[in-house]
Amino acid sequence: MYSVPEVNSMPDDRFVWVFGNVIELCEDAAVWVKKKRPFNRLADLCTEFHKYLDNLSVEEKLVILKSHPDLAGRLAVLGELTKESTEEQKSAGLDKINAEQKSIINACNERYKLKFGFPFIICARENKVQSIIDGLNSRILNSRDQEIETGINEVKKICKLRILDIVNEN
Ligand SMILES: NC(=O)N[C@H]1NC(=O)NC1=O
Repeated sequence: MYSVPEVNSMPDDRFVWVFGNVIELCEDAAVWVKKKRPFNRLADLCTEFHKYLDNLSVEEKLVILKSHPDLAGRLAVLGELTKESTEEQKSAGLDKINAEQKSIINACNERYKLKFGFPFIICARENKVQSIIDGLNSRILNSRDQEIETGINEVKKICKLRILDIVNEN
């Protein structure tokens, strides 16, 4: 864990290495946020990552959404998730689902992708298997614009929890 002063004095390349996956597979976010140093508080660091997301065009937001792996999907089965995503999926209990739950989630993920053209994203650490299935069933009813916004808001929650694993306030 790093303190905020340590984050402020990190060499640029180390900052990008340390924060390069707080938004899944998006080193560009870390490259942008590193220029906003120094931070007074941990919350300010989170805010800058969130601002990075808010400043993106719709097309760029779609790239971010599409960089996320499906929950309980093919990459999870193959063990090819990022280490962060592996832990998040585990925390929701997705590593222990039965065959029926897996086929429900997979079918709902496919239906969602077919409708919207990007994967269903939810902050796994704030959910369990049933609330994820419920989310898949309710959010499919939304418009594409609503889901781009909701997906990016979930990316923000994931991002904040990943930062809290790296930095402490004091
Ligand atoms: N599809 C999806 O929501 N994936 C993400 N959710 C999460 O908490 N970690 C992820 O990789």
